[in-house]
Amino acid sequence: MKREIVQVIDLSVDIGGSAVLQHVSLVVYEGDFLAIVGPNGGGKTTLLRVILGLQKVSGGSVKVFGQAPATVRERVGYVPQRLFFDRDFPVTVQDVVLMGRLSKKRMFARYNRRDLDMAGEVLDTVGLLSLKNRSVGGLSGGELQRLLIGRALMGEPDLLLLDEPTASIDPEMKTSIYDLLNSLKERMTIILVTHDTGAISRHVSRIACLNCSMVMHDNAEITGRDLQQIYPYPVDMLVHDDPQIKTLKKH
Ligand SMILES: Nc1ncnc2c1ncn2[C@@H]1O[C@H](COP(=O)(O)OP(=O)(O)OP(=O)(O)O)[C@@H](O)[C@H]1O
Repeated sequence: MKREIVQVIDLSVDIGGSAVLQHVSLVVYEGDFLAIVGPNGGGKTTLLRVILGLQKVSGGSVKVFGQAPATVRERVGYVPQRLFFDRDFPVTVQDVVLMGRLSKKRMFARYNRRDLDMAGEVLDTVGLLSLKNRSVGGLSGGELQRLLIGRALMGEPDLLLLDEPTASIDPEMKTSIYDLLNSLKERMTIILVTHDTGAISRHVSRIACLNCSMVMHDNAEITGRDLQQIYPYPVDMLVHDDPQIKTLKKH
């Protein structure tokens, strides 16, 4: 039987007196590649923050690797939705990826040979090795996302959380990010928050629709009616070459 990596039971979260999540239950198993979709403000980022142990809960229970989330944060890699930084700040691609190693090091310890070797391997994995000395200010949106994934990989996570890694990037770059995640899913469990309803069912193993409460789709198939219930705008059904694969498009 597969190990439970994340177990959420009857979770509720209130923020500023508003119910952001209500009675959400979810189990993520070892090796899952789960997509969480849902409308803006539906609570997707909040759920990731709960799994990271950064968000106080109002009810229910959450375990990650069978423990309280905050105690296992070292085993969880996180790729945030946005990175705010000064594009003129002189920091290289390699510098940023090495920052992902800091949680594993003693305070003020310098990077050692192993860290540098690992940075090279990770940059190779995310396709940025040839740009390692480039200033991050010159990267495209897609390259920056790959760099953030690389930074998360430097912590050698067993669980990788990504918050909209394909937002605002072109379709070709989106495909390359999904290809990268597909290659990573052999090594770690992945939870991906996305609005990319047109692409996910080709790549993920399970889909969760979240709009304050949650509906699971264990076979990674969602129908027009499913999304109509959670998205406030009309959606079209797209059927890809494979008759088994159904995805949806926003008008
Ligand atoms: N720190 C906060 N203070 C006040 N309200 C918050 C805070 N964090 C989240 N919220 C509210 O909680 C709700 C859920 O936010 P969340 O960011 O989890 O949604 P989301 O599904 O990730 O949205 P999006 O797709 O737009 O990123 C929103 O209404 C948001 O305004």
